[in-house]
Amino acid sequence: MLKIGPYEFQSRLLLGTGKYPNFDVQKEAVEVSESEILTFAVRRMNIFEASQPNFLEKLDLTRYKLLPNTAGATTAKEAVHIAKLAKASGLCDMVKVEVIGCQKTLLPDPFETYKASEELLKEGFIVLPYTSDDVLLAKRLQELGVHAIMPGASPIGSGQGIINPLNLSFIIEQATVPVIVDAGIGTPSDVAIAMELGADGVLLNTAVSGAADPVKMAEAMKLAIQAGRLGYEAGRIAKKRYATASSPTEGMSIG
Ligand SMILES: CC(=O)[C@@H](O)[C@H](O)COP(=O)(O)O
Repeated sequence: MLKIGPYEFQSRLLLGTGKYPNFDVQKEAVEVSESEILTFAVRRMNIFEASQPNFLEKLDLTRYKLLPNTAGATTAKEAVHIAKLAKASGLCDMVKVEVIGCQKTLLPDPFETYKASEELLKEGFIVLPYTSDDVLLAKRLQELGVHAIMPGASPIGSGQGIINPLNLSFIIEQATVPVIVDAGIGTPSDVAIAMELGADGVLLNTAVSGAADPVKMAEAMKLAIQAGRLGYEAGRIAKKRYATASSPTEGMSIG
């Protein structure tokens, strides 16, 4: 079970809702994934205008916990403003803090992310900051009181998978709050690796929405989460430099 702040979830897969070929595919992929937490960019929603088109309109939003994100913000001030808009419109009290520091790499600005998280915690939000895979930043943020850490596997939308498994494992090892690996996932095996490392969950979007068959990929991601988690819980064998026979012949008379 994944626990974030006061909320509990069976699924450890968090899904983004953008960039699907159409809303029917989006709906089917979301359903097949069995995700319980959906994230979306607040700036893309017509949150105060019910008459305007809404890119979540095909989804039965009562079935999901919504995780508005502050995509588009480049300063803490903007992120806080976006989060407050989302809360005021009744969307949710959880927020994914996303403050981009570089438009080319879309890497998050650590200073502004920290400031925004601090402010939003004071405002009573359930705060999930999206960060790079910086081990010390993750530690500082959890000391600040955030409810989960969301280190990136690699740049958003790059599909490069986990670039620095060592840093991720350090973040996981020291974690006192859930670690959700976020961004850059390309394949189910990337998801399985994150989960085998001990991540509490994975958030992804492009790998599913941009797949040739998003619905099939959503299912593959769901299974990868389950397989990776099971593998983690089962405990992997130690790596050895040299071979050890799988079928020992010691004590047996062969001949
Ligand atoms: C939807 C969302 O929150 C993205 O900003 C997120 O980081 C996912 O990234 P990918 O599209 O690389 O999975």
